[in-house]
Amino acid sequence: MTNLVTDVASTVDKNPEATAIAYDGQELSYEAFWSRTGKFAAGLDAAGIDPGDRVGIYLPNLPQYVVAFHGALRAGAVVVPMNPQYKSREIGHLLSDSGAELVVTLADLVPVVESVREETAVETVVSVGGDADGSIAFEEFLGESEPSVVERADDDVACQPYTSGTTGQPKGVLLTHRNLASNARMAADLAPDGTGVGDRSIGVLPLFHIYGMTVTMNAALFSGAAYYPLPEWDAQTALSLIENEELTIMQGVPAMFNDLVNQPNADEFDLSTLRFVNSGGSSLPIEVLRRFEERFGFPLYEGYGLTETSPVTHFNMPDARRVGSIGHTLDGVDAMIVDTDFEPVERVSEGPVDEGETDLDAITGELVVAGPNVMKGYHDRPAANEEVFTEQDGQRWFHTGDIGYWDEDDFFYIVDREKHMIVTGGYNVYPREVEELLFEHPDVADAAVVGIPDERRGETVKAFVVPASAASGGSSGEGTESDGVPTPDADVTEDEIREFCLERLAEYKHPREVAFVDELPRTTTGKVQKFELRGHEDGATGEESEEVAE
Ligand SMILES: Nc1ncnc2c1ncn2[C@@H]1O[C@H](COP(=O)(O)OP(=O)(O)OP(=O)(O)O)[C@@H](O)[C@H]1O
Repeated sequence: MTNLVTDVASTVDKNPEATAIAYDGQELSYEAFWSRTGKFAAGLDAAGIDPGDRVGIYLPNLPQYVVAFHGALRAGAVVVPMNPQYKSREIGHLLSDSGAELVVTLADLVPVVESVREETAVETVVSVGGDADGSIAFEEFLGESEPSVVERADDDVACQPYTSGTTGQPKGVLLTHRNLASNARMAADLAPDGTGVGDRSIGVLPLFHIYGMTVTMNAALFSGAAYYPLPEWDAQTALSLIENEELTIMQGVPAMFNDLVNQPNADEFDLSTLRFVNSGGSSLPIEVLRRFEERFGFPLYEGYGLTETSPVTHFNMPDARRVGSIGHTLDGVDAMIVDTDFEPVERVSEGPVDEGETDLDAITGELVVAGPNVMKGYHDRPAANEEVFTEQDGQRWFHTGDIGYWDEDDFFYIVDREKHMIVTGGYNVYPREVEELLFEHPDVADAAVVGIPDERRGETVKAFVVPASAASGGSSGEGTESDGVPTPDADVTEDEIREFCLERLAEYKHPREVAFVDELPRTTTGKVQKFELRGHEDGATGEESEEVAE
């Protein structure tokens, strides 16, 4: 049996006194955590939640999230994680699509649930952080008894996170007990000598997203480490927490590492206890990695995955890392780069290739993966399921929608998401290549590239740039260097950025348009909301757009 609940139960048996969750100066031992999950499961039972029923968790990263998540699994229910930034329209879709009968949320968010309740199957609302009309307070909801773990088959659904819907309505991803358990185990193995008792892991990644859920929370609880949730990302809070609590593990998204690099006082914190730091969720610009490692003096590893793969499929292991690559496939996972006929694309001898000098169409294809962490399918979406799976030689291959290549040393490289590709005047441009270059400019702190409509070329490449002077909160005129940290040039112009790219890229790839912005619109999981940037072009806002923000 491959089951996260029984795995965590055995960790509890082995380390009852170790800290499971630490938050706001309070610690919950494994024994106390487990007891609370039992009480939450008893509360579900009393509320009429049966195995297989959906339970929504609409909370920021808090200890109650962790208890509700594992308590629901213990009761055999299916967790539907929901972004606490979502408003009525988005929550209404998730609740009605999933059929959730119970929701755990912040007292402040109860009115959001109430506003859509009629169109959903929600019968019970449990509130955290105060009382709210129409809800039961979390502590009151907890039952007295501690039911044993409800048996579930490996292939039963355990969790139903939603995609962020960058290409339409968010889809529910059916992750089984096997999916959750196998990826928590794989993720726990990534750190040198594995994650274990004594490790302290910072929970800056949102728990409603699979990356924070599996790689931080579940990997920690699977292995006896302590999990330190933070309800929202703030670089200064994270730096203080790492120093004060002597944290050992950090998982983040590239935007967080970029943010840390741009903190003027980052060197004042002692981060020497961190032994394993890794990035995932979106591509890590090589320049951000370089700046991070130079500034902090320890390696930043990169992994890759999707919600549909629970998530990790590839990782640059500490003993086998190649910068610019997403690494090797994890043990037990299979991956290929295939062409449109599902034939494997020939590998390059050694990556990464110089994308400017290479005919990318000749070496790239779609990344497909198979293994115990690949989802059962999308909830109620037969057409989407048809599209994303290919059965071949007894394997069920999942199409990631990412364009990449592989090399003879088994390293994989992501060029970009297929749907982000810009077609300009008949040429294909992968935004990531242009973004990587923009990060090399000393006065660029953050950058994103999109295609905007153009009558003549179909699309034109446009760059949105956060100047370094804006990110560091000050300007200094001429770019200079002080204490090893470059001081940004506040007078950098759009023309200079355009010229910089034109000198280094084929003419058709360079951004014909450059716009300076104070910050990029990002999802809570750090992805740039490219539809928002494209929306700026025709005056539409993200809300008016067809697409739903994460
Ligand atoms: N290391 C990485 N390098 C490049 N891209 C990455 C990396 N890690 C994740 N990604 C990107 O993130 C995608 C998975 O993101 P996720 O599962 O969070 O979906 P989403 O973007 O939130 O939602 P949707 O599928 O609706 O767009 C991958 O397909 C890939 O494009």
